[in-house]
Amino acid sequence: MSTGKGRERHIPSQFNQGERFAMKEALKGAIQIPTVSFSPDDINTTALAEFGEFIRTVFPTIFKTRFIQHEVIGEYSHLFTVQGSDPSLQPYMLMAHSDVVPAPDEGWEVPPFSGLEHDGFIHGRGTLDNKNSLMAILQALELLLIRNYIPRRSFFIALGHDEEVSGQNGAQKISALLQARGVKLAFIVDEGNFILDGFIPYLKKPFAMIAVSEKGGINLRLQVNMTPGHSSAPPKETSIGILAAAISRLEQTPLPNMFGSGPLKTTLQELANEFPFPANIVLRNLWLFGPLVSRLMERNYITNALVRTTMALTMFNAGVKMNVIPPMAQAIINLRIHPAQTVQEVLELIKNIVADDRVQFHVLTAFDPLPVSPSDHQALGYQLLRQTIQSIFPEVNTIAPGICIGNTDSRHYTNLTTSIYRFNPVYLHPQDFRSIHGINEKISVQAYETQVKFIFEFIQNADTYQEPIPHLHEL
Ligand SMILES: CCCCCCCC/C=C\CCCCCCCC(=O)N[C@@H](CCCCN)C(=O)O
Ligand SMILES: [Zn+2]
Ligand SMILES: [Zn+2]
Repeated sequence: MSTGKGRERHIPSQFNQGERFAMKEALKGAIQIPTVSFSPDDINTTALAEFGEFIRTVFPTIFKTRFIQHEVIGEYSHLFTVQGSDPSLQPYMLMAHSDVVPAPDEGWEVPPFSGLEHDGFIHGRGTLDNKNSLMAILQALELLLIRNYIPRRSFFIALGHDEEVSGQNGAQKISALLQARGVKLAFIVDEGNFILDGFIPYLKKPFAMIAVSEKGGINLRLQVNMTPGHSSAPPKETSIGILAAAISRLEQTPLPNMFGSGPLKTTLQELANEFPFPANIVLRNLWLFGPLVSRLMERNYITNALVRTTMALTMFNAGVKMNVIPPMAQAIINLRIHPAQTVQEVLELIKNIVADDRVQFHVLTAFDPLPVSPSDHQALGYQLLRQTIQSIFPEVNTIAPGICIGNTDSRHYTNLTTSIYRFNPVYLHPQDFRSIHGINEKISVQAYETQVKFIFEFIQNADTYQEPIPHLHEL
């Protein structure tokens, strides 16, 4: 890939002491605002409104720059349109979200909304998912503007406020608005994957995984209704027992291993050289060793999520009194659909496993896996991420396409682009992964500074990137 042409003035990603202090304080301030989403109808609107004021205060240059338009969408989401000087270049979009999942104090080393700095880390809910990205995007732009940066390529910054509960009032509305304006995007970069370190046995070096697809999802309610009664003379089967048995069958019967279909095979092939003998040979010859690798991947709960549709029982409700047999039992199952399957196929499989007509199924929400975005040499967004990863993380040898096992707001933008990349320029270890939606979520001050640096460079790279010239035989 060539990047030289058009690079009038590269602004180095070097920040002075005062700027570095201010950027970490800004992230702490963002963490301290409890923008928690519980459900689509239960979001913390007071905190979200405060967050809107907060970004205005912390990033004044963005808000007063004449070539940047700021709009509030769906009351609490933010859309920035940064007008580039060269209208012939197709715009792109950077994304993040301001809401976070709940974080009860229990189990945390420091209160989750304290934003405390301790041992070089900023602690709190949202430090990895996803206020780090939101603040880093705005921080990088603010610092570029202070250095009199004028972009050539236009770009949008879309900051959703309800990603954790569907994105229906944030991302979906922004997407509809941009579509109505006739916008088409060259690519999108959202949260999702990371520079992964320590997830695969024998793989000693970290590698960057850019998610080119994400799993689909179903929230499914299972319900059993039976005649209620006195607990002193119970029937042979109760609503709770029938539902529990159905759930147990589901837990004992994993959905099929889909290894071999989807981007994972490419991920592993690209990683092959990073493994010692004989794993390198195994991964280079998946046509032969595929079944072995797929079985190994099932053994770990994280890599298992890459090879199949997963089911998680997340809610179970029945009964109101100790001596009353309840009329109804309900459970919610959260399914994440492998890119090689569809909602319909998965529902069929689930019904066949339960195999009990007394169990009713109610699909609460469902969507298919996301299409696979290009990762070839012509794929602008992918190549820009590659280029920026290589310059900011020179120690990372392998950059591979992969899938995102979580869902992101970017899924609401398939109407605007076919090139959606989910990547956070941050190192992630298995314990960090467990902290996302878990306890003790934190980011090191250095990792956050590097994230700002990454975006600072990425925005400039997007201006100067030269489309690869097709080889003669392709013309
Ligand atoms: C061979 C490679 C091994 C790779 C190991 C994979 C490690 C996984 C790394 C990171 C995954 C983190 C996912 C972060 C994105 C999470 C975003 C999120 O929380 N989204 C919510 C949306 C909820 C929408 C309402 N239904 C979610 O997915 O629940
Ligand atoms: Zn997130
Ligand atoms: Zn999340």
